[in-house]
Amino acid sequence: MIGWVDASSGASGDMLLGALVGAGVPLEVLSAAVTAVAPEAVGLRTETVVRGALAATRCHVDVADSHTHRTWRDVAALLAAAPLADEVRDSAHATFERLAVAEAAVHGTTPEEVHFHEVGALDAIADVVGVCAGLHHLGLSALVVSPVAVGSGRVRGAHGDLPVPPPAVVELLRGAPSYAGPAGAPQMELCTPTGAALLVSHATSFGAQPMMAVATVGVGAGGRDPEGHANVVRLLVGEPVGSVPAAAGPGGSGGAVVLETNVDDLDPRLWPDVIAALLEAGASDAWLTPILMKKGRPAHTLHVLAAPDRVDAARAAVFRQTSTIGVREVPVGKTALDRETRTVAVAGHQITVKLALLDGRVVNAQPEYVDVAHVAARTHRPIKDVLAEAVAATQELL
Ligand SMILES: O=C([S-])c1cc(C(=O)S)c[n+]([C@@H]2O[C@H](COP(=O)(O)O)[C@@H](O)[C@H]2O)c1
Ligand code: NI
Repeated sequence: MIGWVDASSGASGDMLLGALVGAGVPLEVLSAAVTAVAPEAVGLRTETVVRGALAATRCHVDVADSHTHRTWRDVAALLAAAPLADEVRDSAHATFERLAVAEAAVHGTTPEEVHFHEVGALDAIADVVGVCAGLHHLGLSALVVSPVAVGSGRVRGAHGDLPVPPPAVVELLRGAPSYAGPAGAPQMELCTPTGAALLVSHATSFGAQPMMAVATVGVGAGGRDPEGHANVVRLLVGEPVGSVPAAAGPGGSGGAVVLETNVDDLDPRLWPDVIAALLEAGASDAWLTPILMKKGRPAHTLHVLAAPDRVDAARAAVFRQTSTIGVREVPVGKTALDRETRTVAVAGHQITVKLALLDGRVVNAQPEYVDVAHVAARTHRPIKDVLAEAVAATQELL
């Protein structure tokens, strides 16, 4: 399945949450991920509202702490400690990393020193983690995002009075198509930094709706309801028809890139952390091959697989984390099976199951290990028993 985000009225975190629920993601999938991260109670609830002439889903994030400023390091620590599926943790981390890099660029500091203002508060963290969990649940093989409407005028926040688009949004949308918004749109902020970070973190390309057979539509409502303007973001989910545009986002063409370098003078104890740092920098995969170099010297070839829009970050991580002074890069074709996710119930608890499909037929079904371990802990049963039960329940999906 693929997705298309209609951002012709911008996007914010809670709007995207509403669109995901409207597109069929169970609210408990979002709530479970948010609860796993939040150090205190966070409630997600939805209601159907009308924006302009459109029925839409408004998602409320109810949390006591909505003004604590956190640093990027604080947020990274919350994500690292949370019992989350790796893909959800990684995409939430990458989203906040983009926010930290943008915020640092705008304010002339470093990502490590960045103090998140609104986006560091728990409700914003819930937005990011919930959206990442919802998109992971959909298991889309591609997400095309329309040109992003950013709005106009001024906005007041923790930074005081800011022009619209806010500086962080301008920074985050570098390389992505954006514009003030449709003719007649009210003077307001349409895309927030959290919305922009989530869009660019997950877009595989930007453009008009691709040829697709739409199966579900989610319409996420913004908090404001200006006269004569439907303040919504739409998420269309369906089967692709023909070819989906290659990744034309900030990172360029489709496919992937393999970066390689031979290293013979790095303390071997460092390699596990090098691999971890590359994955954290957004690489799709990283691995080592032992080799013998000139003079019979033992060494390793470091291989890094990266999507086009992650190559810069992966390359920088290779240079920062190893002793190499040169990296070769090979564009490669990459074929990935369509992915979908479902949930199965074991002992009354939801377990996400990742499905891989070839020509529309399920060829692989894998229960999410983090969920299995979570249910085993909650029910005081061996993980292997819960896993066996989840696999058995999955058979009914095939
Ligand atoms: O919280 C941060 S880092 C922040 C940075 C900026 C800059 O442009 S710099 C602007 N804002 C404003 O805060 C609110 C809420 O943003 P969310 O992303 O949390 O929805 C919004 O008006 C932003 O323009 C926040
Ligand atoms: Ni700022």
